[in-house]
Amino acid sequence: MNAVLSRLERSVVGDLPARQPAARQAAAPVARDRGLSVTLTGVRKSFGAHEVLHGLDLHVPAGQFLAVVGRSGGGKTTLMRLIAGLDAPTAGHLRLDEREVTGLQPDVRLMFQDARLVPWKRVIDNVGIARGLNWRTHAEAALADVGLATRARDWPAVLSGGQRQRVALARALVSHPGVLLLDEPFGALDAMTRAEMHTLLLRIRAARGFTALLITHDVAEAVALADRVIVLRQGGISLDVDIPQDRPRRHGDPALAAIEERILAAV
Ligand SMILES: Nc1ncnc2c1ncn2[C@@H]1O[C@H](COP(=O)(O)OP(=O)(O)OP(=O)(O)O)[C@@H](O)[C@H]1O
Repeated sequence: MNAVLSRLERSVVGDLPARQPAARQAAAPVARDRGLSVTLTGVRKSFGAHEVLHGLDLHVPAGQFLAVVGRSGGGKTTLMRLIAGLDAPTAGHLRLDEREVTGLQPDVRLMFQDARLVPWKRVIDNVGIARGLNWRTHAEAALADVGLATRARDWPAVLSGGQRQRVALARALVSHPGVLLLDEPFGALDAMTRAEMHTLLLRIRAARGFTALLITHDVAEAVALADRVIVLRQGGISLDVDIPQDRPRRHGDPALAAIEERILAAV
């Protein structure tokens, strides 16, 4: 199956954990994933003469929820692509735990603003698109996690935008990734659906324990969800701020509003 998937598709859908040897499958936790740390040391990325990232140093501890904000063109997606191994840095080092990132990373999954579902595959087949032994069990569990257990046999066309994003989230989670990269995943949703997706993501992350990196233009979203926010500006990190408040966070909390102000000043 993987032979007919493009490189990008494989980075999105990956291999199911069932492709591991049987002994590792039996030992692998079903509900909780092992978050991986992400470490960048002096990472530079150029496209021709245009240097987009000017030597980034960043350590994201295992299990942390990091939000990345910044102006359009600031290099946020470029950073995600490097972490996923879709692109290589021009200089510097990128590690997942102690392992150098060279090429596509099976432990890293991506979710985008558009769900990128295959229209001629039913929901369950979109979630388990990479197949592998036992794929259906993993896909059904991921669908249950996102609240769509009863929609497994539906076609993508009959789903709402929010439901499609839930399927995309299930597809990203089905292989139990150590790192989930979220590139503006809620940007096209209405406010209510967006709020529901926030709650869902926080609940699933608390249960599973993966490391999450969220790109967003919405500073309020970053502050509502993340443990920490960085601002990417002109190829460097202009602000790196922890958000220690408990969740759920109250909109209008003065401490959060003050952090939002600092972020907006640094963008
Ligand atoms: N494959 C590429 N070839 C040439 N230039 C590129 C390539 N990918 C990105 N760039 C350039 O790198 C810069 C950063 O792009 P990137 O997509 O990382 O920004 P971003 O912060 O994610 O922007 P946005 O918020 O609009 O999505 C831009 O100037 C973009 O044109």
